[in-house]
Amino acid sequence: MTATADLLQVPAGPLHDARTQLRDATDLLGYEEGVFKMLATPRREVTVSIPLRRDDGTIDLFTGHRVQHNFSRGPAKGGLRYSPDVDLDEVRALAMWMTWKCALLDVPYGGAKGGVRIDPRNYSQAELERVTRRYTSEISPIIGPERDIPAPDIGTDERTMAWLMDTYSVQQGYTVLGVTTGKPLSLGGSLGRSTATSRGVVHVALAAMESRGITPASATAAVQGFGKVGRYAARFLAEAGTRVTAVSDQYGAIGDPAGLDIPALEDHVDATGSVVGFARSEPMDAEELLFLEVDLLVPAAVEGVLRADNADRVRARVIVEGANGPTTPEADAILQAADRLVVPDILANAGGVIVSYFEWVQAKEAYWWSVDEVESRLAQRMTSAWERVSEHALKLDVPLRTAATCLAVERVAQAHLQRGLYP
Ligand SMILES: NC(=O)C1=CN([C@@H]2O[C@H](COP(=O)(O)OP(=O)(O)OC[C@H]3O[C@@H](n4cnc5c(N)ncnc54)[C@H](OP(=O)(O)O)[C@@H]3O)[C@@H](O)[C@H]2O)C=CC1
Ligand SMILES: O=C(O)CCC(=O)C(=O)O
Repeated sequence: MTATADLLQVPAGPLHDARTQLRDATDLLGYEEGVFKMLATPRREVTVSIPLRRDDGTIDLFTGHRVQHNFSRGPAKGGLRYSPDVDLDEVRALAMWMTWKCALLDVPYGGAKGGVRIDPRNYSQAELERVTRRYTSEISPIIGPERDIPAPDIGTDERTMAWLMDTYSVQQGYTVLGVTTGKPLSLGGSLGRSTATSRGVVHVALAAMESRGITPASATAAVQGFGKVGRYAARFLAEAGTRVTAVSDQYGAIGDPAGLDIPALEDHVDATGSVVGFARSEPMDAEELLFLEVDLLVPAAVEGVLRADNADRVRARVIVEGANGPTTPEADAILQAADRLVVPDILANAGGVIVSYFEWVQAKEAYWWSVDEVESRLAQRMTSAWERVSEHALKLDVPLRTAATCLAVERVAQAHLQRGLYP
């Protein structure tokens, strides 16, 4: 029998953080021990070996995972990550957060996540295609439009999803658009998906700033990460009139107290592959970006960047989690004591899975929505989720993360109860 203590005694890292957050929620909800154990443990995990014949003829071997945390409310759903830092515990945590995100936003899915331990920057497109096809073949018995639907995450993109969809479809003998989301528009992708996570981040960032009396036009912001989430978050914040004074990527950080010219910066990144070296900016220390005196901080890169050892240095009044798991529970407590408002990942970055859901629905209907339709439904869902979570936080007198996790966990537990999976 699994002991609760064992589930909480995993090494420091995302899984420890996710289980600690779950434990806080199940305690507050007054759930019995068994409910915590059930929800702390993934329903299914697959680990695969992926051999790759490199372009130079040598052979490399990678490890990949797909973790399906929960199916109680529908098929599992969640991104696929290519990163040298991928490990099974990280994927387990990310899968659990997907379950809460889908439940909180009431999209009819459980949670999953996948990962391959590879640095995609070191491989050609042809090599990445072979890795994706082999990984897809290996996990194909457990994915599908009614089972588990991958989408892009760190290091993957719409091209990866096209290869995944094609590999799965070839095995089935017909085109299965609904097996993934975040696909290219020409292959059943949805208008608005590529920018959806960032749009959602900015919807809640503006609402959160308003709740603290900060207007977008008077605000300053720093964004960590300039990939699929950070880049468009910076763009939409700038379009809302906010001065984005610093951004970063894996290569470093840049800043300009007067506000970076985001369209020009995007051109620079397209041309060079990094924010570093942008002419109209000063280089800065990448970690220092987290501690700038700004109104809004958007961590949009990786987990665990705000921790016990640095959270007391954060000066941003509002932190909106574009990334999954950027704040550890210890950092949460420090930020709460310092009256920083933290909008949790499962709310803040849910725009991506919302529009993934719209993409899946469109594939089922074989009927495509306009970008206005997609974006107005996205805005409506994000705004009402923000209102529900902030009201619940006020009612319970708890931080937004606790309120959001309680709402989500309650929904998932209810689904289990109603299905009769536990008495
Ligand atoms: N894509 C989506 O729809 C969603 C993504 N998320 C989450 O958002 C986060 C970012 O994902 P996404 O934008 O898709 O991924 P991308 O791979 O597109 O971008 C990641 C960005 O983070 C940068 N980065 C990576 N490591 C570091 C680091 N240690 N310090 C600073 N920057 C770093 C990368 O730098 P470089 O450009 O140099 O590689 C890149 O700019 C992840 O936590 C992901 O799980 C959440 C919901 C949906
Ligand atoms: O779009 C999706 O299905 C999942 C996106 C994702 O991985 C996430 O929200 O963390």
